[in-house]
Amino acid sequence: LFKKVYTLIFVRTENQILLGLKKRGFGVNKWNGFGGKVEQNELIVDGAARELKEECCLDVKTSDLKNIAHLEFTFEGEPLLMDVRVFSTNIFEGTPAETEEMSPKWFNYEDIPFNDMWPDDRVWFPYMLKGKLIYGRFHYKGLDTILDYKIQELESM
Ligand SMILES: CN1CCN(c2cc(NC3CC3)nc(N)n2)CC1
Repeated sequence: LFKKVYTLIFVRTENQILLGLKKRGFGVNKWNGFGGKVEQNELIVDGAARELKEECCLDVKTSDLKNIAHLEFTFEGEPLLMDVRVFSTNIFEGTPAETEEMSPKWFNYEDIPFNDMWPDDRVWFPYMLKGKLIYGRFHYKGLDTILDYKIQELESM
């Protein structure tokens, strides 16, 4: 398998979480956090902050990003391992704005649109929303079916 590292950022307030509707590319028409590929010459946290700015115009300091999950995705019959580093922050500047990539929207925690998100989100979001640190791996068949998964709470990342 060949591993590719991606970022995923969630911006949270006491009552809401910021999600973006992906307008093109991988995961199009799904709500998700903000993120993308990590460039060769950048640290993962720098890549995360860069993608957040590019995708919804929000500014965060990398020192305010908390790494809260490490998710790995494999796909039946395919050599790719998606290594997704998930970050969260409640400190940010700016107002989320629509870009070519994403339409941002604040969601109350009880209204998260799981039917229009990746299937794995139903599994690991509850841990994130409870402030847990997790490692999770999900083995997919295609992009809609989880064949099996493992999730574990961590004391530290
Ligand atoms: C740049 N992006 C960040 C988010 N990411 C994923 C993937 C995912 N499941 C995998 C079956 C696809 N689930 C969530 N929530 N995010 C993929 C890469």
